[in-house]
Amino acid sequence: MIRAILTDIEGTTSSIRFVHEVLFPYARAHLSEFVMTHASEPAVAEQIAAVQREAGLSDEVPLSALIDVLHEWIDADRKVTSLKALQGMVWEAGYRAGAFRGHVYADAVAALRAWHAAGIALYIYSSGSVHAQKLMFGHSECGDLTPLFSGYFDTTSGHKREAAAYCRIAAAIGLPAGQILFLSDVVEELDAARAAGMATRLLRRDDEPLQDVSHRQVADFTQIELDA
Ligand SMILES: CSCCC(=O)C(=O)COP(=O)(O)O
Ligand SMILES: [Mg+2]
Repeated sequence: MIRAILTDIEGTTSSIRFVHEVLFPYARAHLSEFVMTHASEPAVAEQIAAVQREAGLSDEVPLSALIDVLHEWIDADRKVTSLKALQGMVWEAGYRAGAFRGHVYADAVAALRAWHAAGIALYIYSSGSVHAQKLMFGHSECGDLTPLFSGYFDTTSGHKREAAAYCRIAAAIGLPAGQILFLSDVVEELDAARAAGMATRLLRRDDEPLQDVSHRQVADFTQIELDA
């Protein structure tokens, strides 16, 4: 019996285009000024130090070189925890200024509301930082959706393609993995969740063809049946 749903964001609750054509370009355009302006603040300094470690940069290297690295990581869609944390801080200003609102598919909003009303606990697991996740659902095109969620997980719980991350998340949720359904558009993520014991559904949005995989496949959230 499914008692909790854990969902990916990009390509699952929300469009890949929104992430790649709105969020990532905004972060790329504003990251340099943000880092230069806030580098001495503890939360930013902590992430700068993490970038230096991850990139193997000496702390003598100027911030401009570190920003070049961050731009390379954005362009390569690297899911590095420190980059994701900094992106979230930059997006906060964008959401607050009304530069954009979080995209969530209408079918996802309706299903999430129905599951929440039915007592199913809802959780997010994304490479985007927990802060970025809360911003996206808090400033969504459908208003503040954060009351629907019982918790959020990011790469500080582990990489999305590693089974250990899903074991940690199940322990944090406090349910056996078999009672948790994980939703994603990425087969490797579903493989990892299944290896940890979770139930899975593969989202194939935008008329993506059926894939030759053993995960059950749905075109959107209306096709997700929890009892079947
Ligand atoms: C919190 S919205 C930003 C999503 C993001 O930064 C990202 O890299 C998407 O990763 P996902 O794990 O949701 O595919
Ligand atoms: Mg995804």
